[in-house]
Amino acid sequence: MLKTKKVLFIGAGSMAEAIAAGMVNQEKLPPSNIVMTNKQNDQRRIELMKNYKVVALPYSEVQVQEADLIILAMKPKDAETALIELKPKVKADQIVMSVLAGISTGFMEEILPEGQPVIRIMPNTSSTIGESITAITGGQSVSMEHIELAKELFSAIGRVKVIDEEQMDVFTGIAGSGPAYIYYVLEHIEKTAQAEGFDEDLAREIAAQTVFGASKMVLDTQASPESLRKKVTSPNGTTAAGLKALKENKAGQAFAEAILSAKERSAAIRKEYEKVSV
Ligand SMILES: NC(=O)C1=CN([C@@H]2O[C@H](COP(=O)(O)OP(=O)(O)OC[C@H]3O[C@@H](n4cnc5c(N)ncnc54)[C@H](OP(=O)(O)O)[C@@H]3O)[C@@H](O)[C@H]2O)C=CC1
Ligand SMILES: O=C(O)[C@@H]1CCC=N1
Repeated sequence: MLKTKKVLFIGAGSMAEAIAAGMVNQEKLPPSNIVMTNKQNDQRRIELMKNYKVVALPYSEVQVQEADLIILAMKPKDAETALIELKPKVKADQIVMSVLAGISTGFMEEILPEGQPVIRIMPNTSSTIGESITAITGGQSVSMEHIELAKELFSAIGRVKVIDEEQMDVFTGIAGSGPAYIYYVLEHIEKTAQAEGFDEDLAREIAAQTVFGASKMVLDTQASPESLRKKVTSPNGTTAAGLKALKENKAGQAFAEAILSAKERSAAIRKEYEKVSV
């Protein structure tokens, strides 16, 4: 069913690229069924066409009505303008999806024609390699079929969970922004390994495989991180010494604060940009 759908990305930045790349790389959708448009950056469209063989057009040349699914992927500050631009072009049966942090289904519904099916989505950039964890939540006019279609589409780029809209801000703090926290951890492991004499490539591989292996253990064995941690930690051994330093430096609390700060920012973005000014 998915293979015949036409997807239009409005916004062609990092996130749109990660999703489109995932769909193309995982062969879930022929590249010719993916149309990408942006505001002004011609070079960017050329790059996307070259790298993924998708169709990338200036907005003025896009036949919006030909798309089955429209994915909004601009910055939240541009949401209002983009929705106002889209309103006269959209057909009643087109599903309008948004990956914008903070922006609610209610705001989209307020601007788009009455009864338009809208879905809010929060993927992450691991979409590129089919390893996102993506949350979806539907608006007022969304049917089970619409949700199933969104699930099918986004399962092309990783795992998909349907959640309540109230959970979207914290989900964004955990999984939307989460890859950046892990990259930050990797940067620090890598830096330390280099300082201790490993060359850059080896330092990177050691750090990334360690994080990857630990994550895969949790997913594959379904054991709790706590129980797996205990198995690594010998009494009075090296790990106990390492964990003591993490606790003394409040590393656990730092992660909790990162998630909650991102959650708060998601809610603040909504306040800041959900103002219909025209
Ligand atoms: N990056 C991430 O990890 C994640 C991002 N998101 C969300 O994805 C969205 C996009 O983020 P990201 O890809 O990083 O942003 P980028 O800045 O990389 O890309 C934004 C894109 O939107 C285009 N654009 C802006 N206004 C319009 C408009 N009115 N009509 C058409 N296109 C428009 C820009 O075009 P031009 O360049 O020509 O100006 C650009 O292609 C954000 O809302 C973010 O919250 C969600 C999950 C993860
Ligand atoms: O930083 C941001 O606002 C976006 C949303 C989630 C990841 N990147």
